[in-house]
Amino acid sequence: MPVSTRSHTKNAPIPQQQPHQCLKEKLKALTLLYEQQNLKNRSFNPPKQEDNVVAKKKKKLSLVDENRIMVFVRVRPIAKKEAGSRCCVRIVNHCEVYLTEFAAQDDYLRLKRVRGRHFTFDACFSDSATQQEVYSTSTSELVESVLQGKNGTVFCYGATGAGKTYTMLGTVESPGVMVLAIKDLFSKIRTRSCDGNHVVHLSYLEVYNETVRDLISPGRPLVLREDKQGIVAAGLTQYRAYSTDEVMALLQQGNRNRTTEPTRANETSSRSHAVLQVMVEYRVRDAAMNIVHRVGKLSLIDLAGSERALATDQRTLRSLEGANINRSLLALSSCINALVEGKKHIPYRNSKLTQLLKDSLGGTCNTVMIANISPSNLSFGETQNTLHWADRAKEIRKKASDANEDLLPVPETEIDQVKLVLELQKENRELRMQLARKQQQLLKLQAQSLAAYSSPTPPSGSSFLSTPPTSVQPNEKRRTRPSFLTATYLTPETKNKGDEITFTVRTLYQKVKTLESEIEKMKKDHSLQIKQKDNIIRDLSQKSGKKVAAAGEVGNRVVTRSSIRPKDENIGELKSPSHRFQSPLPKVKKRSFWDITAANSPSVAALNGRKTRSHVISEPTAHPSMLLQPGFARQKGNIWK
Ligand SMILES: Nc1ncnc2c1ncn2[C@@H]1O[C@H](COP(=O)(O)OP(=O)(O)OP(=O)(O)O)[C@@H](O)[C@H]1O
Repeated sequence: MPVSTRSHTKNAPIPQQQPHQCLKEKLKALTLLYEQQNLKNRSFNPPKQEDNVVAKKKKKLSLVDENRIMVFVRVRPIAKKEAGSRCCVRIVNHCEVYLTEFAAQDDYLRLKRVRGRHFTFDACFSDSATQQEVYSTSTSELVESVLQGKNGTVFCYGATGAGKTYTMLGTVESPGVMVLAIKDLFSKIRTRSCDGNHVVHLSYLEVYNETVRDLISPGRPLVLREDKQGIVAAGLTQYRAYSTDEVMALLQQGNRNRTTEPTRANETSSRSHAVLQVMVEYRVRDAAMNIVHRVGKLSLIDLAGSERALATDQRTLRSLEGANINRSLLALSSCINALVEGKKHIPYRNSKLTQLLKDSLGGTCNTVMIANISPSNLSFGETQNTLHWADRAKEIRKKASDANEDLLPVPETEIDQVKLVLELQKENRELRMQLARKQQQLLKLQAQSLAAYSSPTPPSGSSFLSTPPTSVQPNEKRRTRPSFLTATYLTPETKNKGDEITFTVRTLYQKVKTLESEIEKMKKDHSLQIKQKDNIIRDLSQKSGKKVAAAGEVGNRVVTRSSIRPKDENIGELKSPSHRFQSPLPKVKKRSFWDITAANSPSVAALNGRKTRSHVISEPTAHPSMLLQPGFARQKGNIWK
């Protein structure tokens, strides 16, 4: 590690840059040496064509190194409360970061002392890197491999407030890795939906104070178990998801249930580790009709922040949370150490977090670690710690990942079904073609008939239709048009059919005529009855005198039969077809329907004649629904008494 002391800096012309220059020169010399060696080796053993192909393939597979964890670093922008502090992190190039250790402000003797260390990762993101940039560099390939039946894990590691949740979840305006990965997954599934069936299941859990909880439907703590698929939380709800929006809604719901608390270091500090798991099942038939079944699992993990006790609150619950978070992260570091050192026993069981990460760290899973750091020298200790563990994690060698693929032979009965389906599909195709041909023929016929109908001299065979009755004219015209044309213009085979139709039309025409005469007769009867009634009314009004006489303007007013109906009980005999609409007696004040239905009720007086719908319903005399029908009370005859 380059260390520059005061004595050292005295002689140097540019004190702060010299150690780097020395390093650079050494690096250049080493690179030159390495290249010379490489050249020698190549000239000795010219590369085989096969090797070239493999190398090309590996290049195509790109960043994701199958045998180790991919490690990325992201620096967040300086926070408001860190304003005025010095920046101790510098992104040297796209995969190198330099951490500077400044001397303490009050250490006057070493004020100008500067120490630093270079760290190299798969990629480094500066504070201006976008969420999309982070996603496409670190995770998009993982999503692709999950669709091919492999397992993948992305987790963020870093101190509290370093930007883990921002990277994983993000905000509404700039969504993070979880959201972008799910969007990408569904869009990829949509483009591939034609070549197989994809089923997506989803679960979201948190590890809080060493207990595992379901975030989507919270309930009792869950127990972790190990089975063929790896570590599973027994009883964890698996949701079948059909669209990105649905997943987003579930994610939001889960985040609302997640334990977050304001601490001194971060206002919305995540006090738990959150694990979102997306299982993608894929089924397709190969050429031999076998079912190929692939299952890929993507785990997206937002870890709680590693922290010093002093950095957060000292309250009991907070300190207990902090202790548990630190414990699980310590367990994580011991696992990383054991894996790097190639030990046989890896202490996964030391915490729930490491149990959950067992597949991702030591299994056949493609794993991505994003180390989040703050640029401020106020968080130097945490940043150094994070970079140290990220650097260690880089060295973890893991087993090559295979696709979780099964070949399921198809049972005999299913083969029969498949054959049947294929036959039916063929038949269906043929029938469709036949239908299309028939439709074409029909169109031709229609065109011919239209042409014939518009011709100026219709043939004599259609004479009976030339003067159809006015009331049925449009319909008849429409109905008879094809028959008329069929009879005259179509081939001799269809002529018989045409005659049949002509006969039917004739009978229909006769029926219409009889119906019309009946209607005429009924109309006459009706008007006669009305005349009789009017006469009776006139007589009665003359007799009853004053009111009707006083209303000499009766002639000017609109007088309805109902408004001057006689008292006579015999009125019932004067039933007109509209007898149902008889009105109250002329002396009685004209009442509305509600008055009428209330007339019999004892409580009408109390209600001042006003009646509510509920009141009507409570009437015991008749069924409420009937009471609500206008005319019912009148049929009962109550108001006439
Ligand atoms: N790359 C970034 N760009 C802009 N703002 C960021 C970025 N990273 C983090 N922040 C902001 O910094 C603050 C702390 O970030 P965040 O909550 O993600 O930290 P954390 O590591 O998840 O903390 P904890 O472990 O306590 O939950 C938030 O207000 C967040 O919006």
